[in-house]
Amino acid sequence: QTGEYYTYGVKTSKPKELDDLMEDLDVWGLDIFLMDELTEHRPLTAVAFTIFKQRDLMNTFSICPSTLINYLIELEDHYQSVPYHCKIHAADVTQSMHVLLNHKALESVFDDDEIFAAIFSAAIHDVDHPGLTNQYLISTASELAIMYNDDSVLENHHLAVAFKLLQHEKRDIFCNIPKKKRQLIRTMVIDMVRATDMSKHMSLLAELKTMVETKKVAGSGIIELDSYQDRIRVLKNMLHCADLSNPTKPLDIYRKWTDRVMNEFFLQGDKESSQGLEISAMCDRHKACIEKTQVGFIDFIVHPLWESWADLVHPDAQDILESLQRNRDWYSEQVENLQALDKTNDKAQN
Ligand SMILES: COc1ccc(C2=NN(C3CCN(C(=O)CN4C(=O)CC(C)(C)CC4=O)CC3)C(=O)[C@@H]3CC=CC[C@H]23)cc1OC
Ligand SMILES: [Mg+2]
Ligand SMILES: [Zn+2]
Repeated sequence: QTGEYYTYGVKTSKPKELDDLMEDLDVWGLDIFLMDELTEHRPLTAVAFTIFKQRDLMNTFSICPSTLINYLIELEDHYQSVPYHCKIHAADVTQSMHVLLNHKALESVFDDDEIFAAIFSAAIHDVDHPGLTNQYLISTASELAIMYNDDSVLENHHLAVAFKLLQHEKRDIFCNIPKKKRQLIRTMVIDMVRATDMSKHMSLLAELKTMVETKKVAGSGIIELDSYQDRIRVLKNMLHCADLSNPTKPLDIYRKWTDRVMNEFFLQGDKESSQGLEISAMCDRHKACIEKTQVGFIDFIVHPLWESWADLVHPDAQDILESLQRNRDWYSEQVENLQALDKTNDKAQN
């Protein structure tokens, strides 16, 4: 039919533009918001399907294309339309993971099972996210907190939903994978998604730093990882880096993510306020300073992580680190401009 193109597993009425955009699938800074538009709001299905195709994962794991499409569409439909933790974020983290797996220092380090597990983990890592934090779900004794005994409540839920969606023969992309291998992949996916819980951030970063200090590098600069623990440690940090990659992207894309995440935090703050709860950090729309928060987020969380990652894969992430520095400087300038503005306003009033 005219206007119905399925090259990337999804319908598009702009095949030329989508072809051009997909040229950037391996590029850090691909415009994932344009991907959402060109795929008629199926960015996750389009990105994940194309990555599976490019990495030949359907052949390797005998996955029939329609089964993969059925699963990805069902998975994408289970992302809630919340401002930040929506299907565009899942597509963004999946595409970012795809680029990180291409680092020279990691060339032919990971096998097909690990690559499949890594891409699958990124795609599912926030499915059915309610736009609320673990702390909020715990403090309000929500169904989910009771179900998961306050332990990585959201992350355990994302995993359970994603694996439950497989339990339909038309969607079971694991059906032709031998049982033992299926269990290994499931174990790696559970480890990786659980590691996206920010409460694990400090211990994950400490492990990464230790790996950097003891890094065994072959002459070619490629990292040598000889135990499951070391291999999964790198993959957990890789997904965590992809999840914390907004501040390392081109500024116009980064600022859209800042608007979305602050909107999601403010909506939670509105709920906390209407429920007479104390408003969580960064969630008070009347008190937050968005620019200052981003400078703090980069200085305390994002830069320390990406600096260690860049050490591990040196020199492959230098341009990512430089982009982060430029963005930090930009937000810091905004803080100074706002402070100057306050001063002139004060003078005008007094
Ligand atoms: C684009 O901006 C953001 C994107 C994602 C996030 C997320 N935040 N968090 C938590 C991170 C830790 N946290 C903090 O408050 C950390 N923090 C600051 O951010 C700045 C500060 C207040 C000056 C000092 C400080 O301690 C709570 C929120 C998540 O858990 C989300 C889910 C998983 C990954 C990251 C994501 C935040 C963004 O901007 C703030
Ligand atoms: Mg998450
Ligand atoms: Zn996420």
